[in-house]
Amino acid sequence: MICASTGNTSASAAAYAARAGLTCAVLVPNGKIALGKLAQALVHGARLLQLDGSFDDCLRVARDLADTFPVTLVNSVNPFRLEGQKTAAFEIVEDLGSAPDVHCLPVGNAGNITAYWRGYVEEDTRDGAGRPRMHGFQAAGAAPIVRGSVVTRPQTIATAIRIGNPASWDFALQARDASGGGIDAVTDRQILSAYRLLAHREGVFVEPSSAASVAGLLQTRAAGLIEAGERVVCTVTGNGLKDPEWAISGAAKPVTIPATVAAAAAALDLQRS
Ligand SMILES: N[C@@H](CCOP(=O)(O)O)C(=O)O
Repeated sequence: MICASTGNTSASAAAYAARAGLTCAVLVPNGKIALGKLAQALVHGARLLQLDGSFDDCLRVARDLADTFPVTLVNSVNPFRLEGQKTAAFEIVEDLGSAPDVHCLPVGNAGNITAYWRGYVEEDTRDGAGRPRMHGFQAAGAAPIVRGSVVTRPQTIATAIRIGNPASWDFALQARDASGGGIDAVTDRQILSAYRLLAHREGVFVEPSSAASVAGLLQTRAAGLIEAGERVVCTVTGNGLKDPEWAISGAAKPVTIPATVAAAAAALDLQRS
């Protein structure tokens, strides 16, 4: 099997391939993948090729290889991928008892927004679970759907969604329009601020790309498009340990002290009661 990836798809593909005893080839943009994600693909034994180009170049090459050689492409252009991914919406409905009012999520290759919407529609058709307004968020420097044109050199700290020509572009527009939602851009500054908010206030450590959903939620609420009391689900797509660079660079330097109670108490500003 083969995939193009900004990191997360390759990590999953490599793990499942290992379990199934399959060979997995991974095409990634050279120097643009967070270390934790590369580590996952490598530890599961994937054949890793770094291409001098963007994710979009990787996907183009992977598609051509899958058309020409006996390899299966497992990106979200594979209909079975979307069928599997849509079941995440079933799980949300099962947990909440019905669909949320709003679902916010990051948009890179646009597989997630496509798959979740499909899942909600199916669940609603089957059981009348309701349908959320789908709000997708691209990084401002990698926002082809928001701009309405391909971005040839996408730029953002949110490496997982650094994509200039999403494969499921049309499906994403359908999800937006049919659900009465939106697809908007958030800046890297907003993403980092939501990233810190999630870590500091919620105890949830995500990778920066994932925080695009929460940054977008805050922006959409501030714009008056979400009412107080509405039930909102945010998808956060990756664990923070996969891309820890921003956690470390943004944090205070650790303090080094002698190994004594007095030094520790002083460093922590503790007073005897
Ligand atoms: N962010 C994705 C990009 C590939 O998307 P896919 O949904 O088509 O596999 C990644 O993790 O690689």
